[in-house]
Amino acid sequence: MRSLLRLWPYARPVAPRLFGSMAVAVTASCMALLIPLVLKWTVDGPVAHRDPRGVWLGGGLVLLLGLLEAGLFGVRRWLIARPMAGLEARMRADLYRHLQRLPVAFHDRWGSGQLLSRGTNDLQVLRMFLSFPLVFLVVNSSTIVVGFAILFAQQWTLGLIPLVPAVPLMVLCTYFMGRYSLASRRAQDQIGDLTTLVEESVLGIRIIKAFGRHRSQAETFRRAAHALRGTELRKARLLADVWMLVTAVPDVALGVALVVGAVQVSDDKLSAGTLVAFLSTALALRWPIESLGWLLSMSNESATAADRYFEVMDTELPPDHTSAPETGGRVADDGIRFTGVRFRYPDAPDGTPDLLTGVDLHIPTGQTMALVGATGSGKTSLTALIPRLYEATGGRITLDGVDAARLPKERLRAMVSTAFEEPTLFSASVRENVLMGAPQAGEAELRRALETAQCGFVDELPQGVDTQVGEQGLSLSGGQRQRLALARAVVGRPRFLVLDDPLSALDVHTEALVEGALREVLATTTALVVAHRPSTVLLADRVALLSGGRITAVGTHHQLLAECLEYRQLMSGDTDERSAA
Ligand SMILES: Nc1ncnc2c1ncn2[C@@H]1O[C@H](COP(=O)(O)OP(=O)(O)OP(=O)(O)O)[C@@H](O)[C@H]1O
Repeated sequence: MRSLLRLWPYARPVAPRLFGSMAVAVTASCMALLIPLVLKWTVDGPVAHRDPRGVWLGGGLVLLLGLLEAGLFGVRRWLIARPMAGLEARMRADLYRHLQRLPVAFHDRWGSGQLLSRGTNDLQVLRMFLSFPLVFLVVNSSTIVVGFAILFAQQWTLGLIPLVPAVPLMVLCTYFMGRYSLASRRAQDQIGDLTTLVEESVLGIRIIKAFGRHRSQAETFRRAAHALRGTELRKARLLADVWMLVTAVPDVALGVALVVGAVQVSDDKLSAGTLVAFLSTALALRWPIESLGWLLSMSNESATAADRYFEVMDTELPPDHTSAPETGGRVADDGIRFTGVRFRYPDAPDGTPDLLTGVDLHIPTGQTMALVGATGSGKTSLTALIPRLYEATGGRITLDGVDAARLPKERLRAMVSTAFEEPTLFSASVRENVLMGAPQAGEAELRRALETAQCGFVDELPQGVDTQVGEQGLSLSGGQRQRLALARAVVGRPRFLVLDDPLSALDVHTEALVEGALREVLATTTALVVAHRPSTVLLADRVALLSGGRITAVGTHHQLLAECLEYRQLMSGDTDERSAA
């Protein structure tokens, strides 16, 4: 109940229609309960007195009530369908917005399939719940109360017979529903895991094929699907038990009532019409009672879906200092400054030492610093701290004297532009992909960025810069993707530029061309460039060596080559080490 009540803020705007549809459905259901009363009148009146006109009238009334019931149920559906689709869309939009704002550390922790299934399957279950089980739980409960009132009004002793088993039935149902709820949570989590598996194998299809892993991958999928099947079967068994109870017990009670009623009619203690009315009311109550088990199981699944939805929505966003004062004051043109910066990944196992243990580094304005270090030394992690994709666990990073931790993220990310080693393109045109780096930039800036990144190949694409690329577009080579990602990073002429080995996928010739053009961009910005090759290092004014979580040496390439053994080894053994890694 608590989980489902959390849906109220979403349901509130559509409450008039929701409650309206409930009222209409309750009225429709009560129409059905009037039919036995018309039958009683017909049997005890026109049938007993052999009055054909009265029988026709009774029949006509029953038909009219039936038509009214059907019409009202149609109105209910009309009332509820559109607002519920809107509600689902609103919840999905909220989830998407929240996922976009959650930190990278959250996405590292959660399987993408889990998030996908929450945004699709679970939300569908919730929409269904609000438009169907919720309404019918109310409708059926009201019908049962009104129905029992009618039964008691007919003959209270007979009315007691179906009421007696209700209490044990409720206790048993509660017991089964508790167990069903656990199974239902497990099934929904397993659907999430299965979605992750499918997603990964679609994205990694080349690797799976290249390594001939399709059989083992299929086996992993089969095992996960089998586990889900087991849970679904368990759910079905539990449901069958509940179903059996709610069907069998009222039927037995109805049988007993029939025998007792028939004896009373033969003893002239009860009119035949009353017995007919009693039995047909009891029969009309069969569906509302029987469907309770099913409605409760759907409500249970919906509660689980709500729990899973709010599990993501409740994950708090890290504070953003939109209104915090910018302490430290702006020292014009101080560049990027790391002071005692420490960092460990939030999901790093306990006991592992910090990845960065006190980084001190200053990149003066307009200079380019290359960052060099052994593989796994934390270069990428260090660069991710500047746009605050991860939060440093200690120390300070300042940009022109302003503490990055106290800058609103939106401002920070407008100042800092990044290109990652793994270039990601979205299913959009080349233009849209590049202008992501500066949405307000015009055609001239777009062209200049494409030129800097040596993206001449764009003009040979079928629709030039308007060609769709990314997952659902044209496939580009690794080097082409990397160059577009570089264009995206430089298009807005950012004050600070962070490049994580941006030229790793280029051939020597293209690399030289990009470097030539990049030098112009780098001359006007303050940049940190992760470098593995001497050619990339030569783009920079100076080089910093990251080792053991600290910067152990800073100098020009030639200085470090002459003075630092580790640097010399890294630069000369570069190729071997990287291929070994
Ligand atoms: N999201 C993460 N969660 C936990 N640990 C991580 C995460 N990403 C990276 N690491 C760990 O942090 C360490 C440093 O990784 P990082 O990618 O910063 O190294 P790098 O110096 O850039 O390496 P390379 O030169 O191979 O690109 C590695 O040991 C890695 O396993």
